[in-house]
Amino acid sequence: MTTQELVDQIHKKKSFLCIGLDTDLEKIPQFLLEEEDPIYSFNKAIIDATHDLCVAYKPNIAFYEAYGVQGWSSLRKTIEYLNTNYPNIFTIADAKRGDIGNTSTRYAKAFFEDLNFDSITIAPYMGRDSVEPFLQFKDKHTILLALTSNEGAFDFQTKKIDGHELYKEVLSVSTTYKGSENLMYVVGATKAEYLKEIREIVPNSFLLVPGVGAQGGSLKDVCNYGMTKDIGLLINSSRGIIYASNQHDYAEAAKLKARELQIAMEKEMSRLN
Ligand SMILES: O=c1ccn([C@@H]2O[C@H](COP(=O)(O)O)[C@@H](O)[C@H]2O)c(=O)[nH]1
Repeated sequence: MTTQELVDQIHKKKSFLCIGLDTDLEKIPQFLLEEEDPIYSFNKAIIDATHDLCVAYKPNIAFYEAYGVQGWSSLRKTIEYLNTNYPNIFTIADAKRGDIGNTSTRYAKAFFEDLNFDSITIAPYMGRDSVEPFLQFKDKHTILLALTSNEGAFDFQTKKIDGHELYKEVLSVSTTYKGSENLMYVVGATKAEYLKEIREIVPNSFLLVPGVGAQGGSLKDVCNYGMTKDIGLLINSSRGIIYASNQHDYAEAAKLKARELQIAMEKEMSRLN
């Protein structure tokens, strides 16, 4: 998917919501465990109930890897279901990969070609040659961790080197990478006040913003500081939506939570006009 197609979907749906598919067998309704593939059944029901309220889904790969071959099979079925039935939805493999160049190329092939995700999250720590292999894929997007939502972000990301915070170096240096037009960045909703300065470095880049909902980040603050004329934000909520109920109404409950966020987003978008 191109960035323009993503922007068009945001305007059409009046939503920049990304729903995180962090599907955990201990948290899904227990009656689903009787199904042949409970993870896929759960994902499919959540997707069918919420697809018109969001523009992206983000399976966190850890939740699938944790179940070995069966988990990978559930992940493959989920991405194939999305690509077949909802091809206008932007898909994010939240895999946080990145390695020496030839290894990064294999990761890129796994997620962009084999699984056919639109994007993948990448850790920037290994630098240019670990990121550039991902950037060579046409209409695929690489989402670099810049300033993460967790408390540990303060261990390294906000520390200064040569007078600049490390996360700012990640942002500015990565704009010089070959294929940098395919970059997006992760910025945690819990760090909304940093977005003003982040926008001075990457004024137009899309930001994936996790941390609204279960982690307590504010949608309003993120929009105030981070929204661009093309919106430029994908705000993620995982647990706050998909685990709204663990009873038979789980998909309907997820839809109601997604709708609450979509309405708030529509309101924020109307302020741009
Ligand atoms: O800085 C980051 C980067 C990634 N995540 C991931 O996003 C979701 C958030 O889930 P919630 O249930 O809405 O808290 C999850 O997959 C994280 O691994 C993040 O939270 N922060």
